Amino acid sequence: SWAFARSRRLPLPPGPQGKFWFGNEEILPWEHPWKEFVNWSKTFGPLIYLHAYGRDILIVNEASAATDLLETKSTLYARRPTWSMVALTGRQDNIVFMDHTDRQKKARMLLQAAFNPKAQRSWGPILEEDTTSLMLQIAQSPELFKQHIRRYLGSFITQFTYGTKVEDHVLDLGDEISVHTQQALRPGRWLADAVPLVLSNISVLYFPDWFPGMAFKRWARDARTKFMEYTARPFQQARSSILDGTEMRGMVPDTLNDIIAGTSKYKEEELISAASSIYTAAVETTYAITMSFLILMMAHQDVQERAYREIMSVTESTRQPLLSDMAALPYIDAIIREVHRFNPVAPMLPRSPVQTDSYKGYRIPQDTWVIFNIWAMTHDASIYQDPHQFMPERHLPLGHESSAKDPRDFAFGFGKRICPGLNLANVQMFLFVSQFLATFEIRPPLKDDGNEEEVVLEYTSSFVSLPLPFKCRIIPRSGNAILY
Ligand code: HEM
Repeated sequence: SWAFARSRRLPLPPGPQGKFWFGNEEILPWEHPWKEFVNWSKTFGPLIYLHAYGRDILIVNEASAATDLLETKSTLYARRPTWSMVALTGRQDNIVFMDHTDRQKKARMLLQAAFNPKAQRSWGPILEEDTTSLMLQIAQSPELFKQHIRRYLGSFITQFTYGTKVEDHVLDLGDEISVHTQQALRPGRWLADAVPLVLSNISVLYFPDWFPGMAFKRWARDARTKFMEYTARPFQQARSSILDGTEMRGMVPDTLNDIIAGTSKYKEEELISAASSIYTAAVETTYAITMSFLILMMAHQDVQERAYREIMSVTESTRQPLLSDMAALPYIDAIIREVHRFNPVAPMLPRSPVQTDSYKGYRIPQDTWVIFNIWAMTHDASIYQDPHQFMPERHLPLGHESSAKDPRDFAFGFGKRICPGLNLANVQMFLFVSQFLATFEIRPPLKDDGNEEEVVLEYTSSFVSLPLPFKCRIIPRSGNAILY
């Protein structure tokens, strides 16, 4: 078309000069690339083009460009680029990494139907109860808080996905595949993932194991086998229970009953891949945001105090906060927004245009890895004043002035691939944050001299970014009705 011919003549966006016939491989950052890319913008502006490992790469550091490309041209950018690690670890059936095909769209519809605010009526009360039990577990063994939180997240999501409590073994497997996904998806690694998909399938998969450097092939095979087991096992268990006539509620049983009755628009294999895509996408992200909340509270005692007073003014210390209290707890909501802003848990997300596009006088070649830098957007000083300060108050409406833009408009992605779990994530985060702050104080460990240690806020560089492991003291608030 005319527009297409014209866009082919446009220049590429500015970016670092590559070496003669090589590209920009050497300068690609490995640690917190999202921060380094913000520095690059000082020289090149908000759109930065580079070429590395035979790929066109475009870094987008600006929220308005994300809206223009991912929302206004949502169909053009609905594709996620794929890379060899995805296939090597068996994740090509995971809806997070699939192209935006009919199958992917149907899987998204299944998830959206299961987790939207209307469906919440069936799982909201269970989540309220689960969260209260979690607080009791943390009170009993605060030193195990991380394990308790992971189990709470994993067992709720699998129960609601498959309709039954799954065995501990399956939850362990879920955690193991999450580690593999995190390793395979380290953002530095995507870019260094030089072998195109088709070639890697032929060459890497068929090299013998003893071939030098093939340790990762064994690693990938193990990752693939475990993912396949995770995909099959809980689904088959749910299926046999349904065939035995057990009453169950959840995404899999609700849909499978219709499939068996011949009244569903979904196929069984679509349901299987939708279901097995949930665990890592849900647990890693919510775990990361929960850990980030805890360390930020430890660093900001004043915020905890203010939140506690707000909660007590509503519950009067007679009960735990519930979903029906959400509207009465604006400061809790402000804390949650600020935690999402301070370190968005999925800081960079990749998309790829299905045909050559033009934007602001530049050409964006078909198949470019367009990397949307969410961290850059939530640290843009023109949107958030003093972006490196943790300040929940910025989200409270002040008289006639409206509050800052909701960072969750960035943190859950955009357009056709926006996170289908966002309602569940928001609800779960509200329950966790409000019940935790109603029940406990979190403080830094004590030094030998009796003073509290300094809190160091450091985050991982992985695809889902969370605080580096930290120690803390979790102290029950006296007079709390649920504990005493
Ligand atoms: C704090 C919690 C969470 C955050 C910050 C988060 C963030 C994101 C982001 C940024 C994306 C990429 C969106 C895009 O490409 O535009 C995404 C995709 C996705 N999320 Fe979440 N998420 C969270 C929780 C969940 C939960 C609880 C579930 C499941 C119930 C879930 C399921 C998914 C799935 C399946 C995708 C892939 C969608 C697709 O590629 O079409 N997420 N999420």
